[in-house]
Amino acid sequence: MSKTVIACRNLHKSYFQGKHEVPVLHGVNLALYEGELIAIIGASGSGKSTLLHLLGGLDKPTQGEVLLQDQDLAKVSEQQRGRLRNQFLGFVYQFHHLLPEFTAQENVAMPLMIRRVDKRAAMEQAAQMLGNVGLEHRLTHTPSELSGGERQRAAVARALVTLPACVLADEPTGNLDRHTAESVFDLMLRLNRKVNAGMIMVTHDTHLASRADRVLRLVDGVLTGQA
Ligand SMILES: Nc1ncnc2c1ncn2[C@@H]1O[C@H](COP(=O)(O)OP(=O)(O)OP(=O)(O)O)[C@@H](O)[C@H]1O
Repeated sequence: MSKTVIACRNLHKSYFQGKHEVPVLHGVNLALYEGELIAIIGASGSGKSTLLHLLGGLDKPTQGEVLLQDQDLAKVSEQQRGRLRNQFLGFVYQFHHLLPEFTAQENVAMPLMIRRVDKRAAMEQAAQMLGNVGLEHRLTHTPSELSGGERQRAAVARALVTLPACVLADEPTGNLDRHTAESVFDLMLRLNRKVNAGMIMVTHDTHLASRADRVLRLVDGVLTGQA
């Protein structure tokens, strides 16, 4: 039986605008298994990003729990939550969020250095991971010297360099043309298989979603089985 890397139970989230409650999630249940790729689709505003933020411990649910490697994120300190995030999670966003003043290699090495891997080893592992995403010839380029697709591949390398148990990706291909989106998706799929990371990917692209192990649709604040 595969191990669950991240799960949520009866997850509710409302935003408050003044006294006015805006409910977004109404009891979401989900379990992601090691090495599994789940695609989450749903209409704009249905709460997909909200769900990813809660799963990543970046925001708190109104009710319900998120378990990361069996630890309830609500029951640990802020510091511990940060450590769990750093240890087990990788994030990829629609916009790459690479730091502009650093090279691709330095950007990818950063999550390792935050984990106190020494600089030389971190830079070596970063170069290797950039090789895995086909950017071995772009190590010393800064983000502005990379194409959109290359930047997104560097962002994927940065998310995976720590060999996280789970990658949370919010429209990782949303900003790319069809061909580049397809190749970034292929790459994520390949790395997902290679490092056995579980992945949850929010996407508007139903064609790409159909290549995931499971496709879930967020409708009226709950996840439904099939698209
Ligand atoms: N910080 C916030 N305060 C108040 N309302 C918010 C906040 N963040 C999101 N919302 C609202 O919650 C709902 C869900 O937003 P969310 O970004 O999770 O949707 P989404 O499915 O990811 O949308 P999209 O596909 O357009 O990115 C929206 O109606 C949005 O306006």
